[in-house]
Amino acid sequence: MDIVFIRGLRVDTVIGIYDFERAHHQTLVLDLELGTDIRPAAADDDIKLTLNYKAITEGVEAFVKASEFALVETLAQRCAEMIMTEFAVPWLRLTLSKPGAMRQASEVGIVIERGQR
Ligand SMILES: Nc1nc2c(c(=O)[nH]1)N=C([C@H](O)[C@@H](O)CO)CN2
Repeated sequence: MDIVFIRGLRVDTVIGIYDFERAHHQTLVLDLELGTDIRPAAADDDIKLTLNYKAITEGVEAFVKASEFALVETLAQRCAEMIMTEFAVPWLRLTLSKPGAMRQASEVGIVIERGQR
């Protein structure tokens, strides 16, 4: 399987379990690995035959910006479902980091894998 990736996608949104977190936006950082077969696109040199990382970046950015979940788990799961459905992605790994959440750590967050390789 080949991978189209998006790294360091920064999005400001409402996220968090505490009241004080609901009152302002925090920055999240997403890394995505998206499974695909790049050979058809490479053979025809045709963007329509691959995962368009511009379209997916813009779709994920809009989805995360509009979300207001409490947990990073919920956001990651919903985001994965949206990407797989909207962009016909059979497998993905999504890393969701919340860099400002803990003063003791540079980043906290989760990694999920969904779908079949
Ligand atoms: N596993 C998780 N742990 C925590 C989360 C979360 O979303 N998933 N969230 C918080 C707070 O919102 C945190 O970001 C600020 O203290 C705590 N733990």
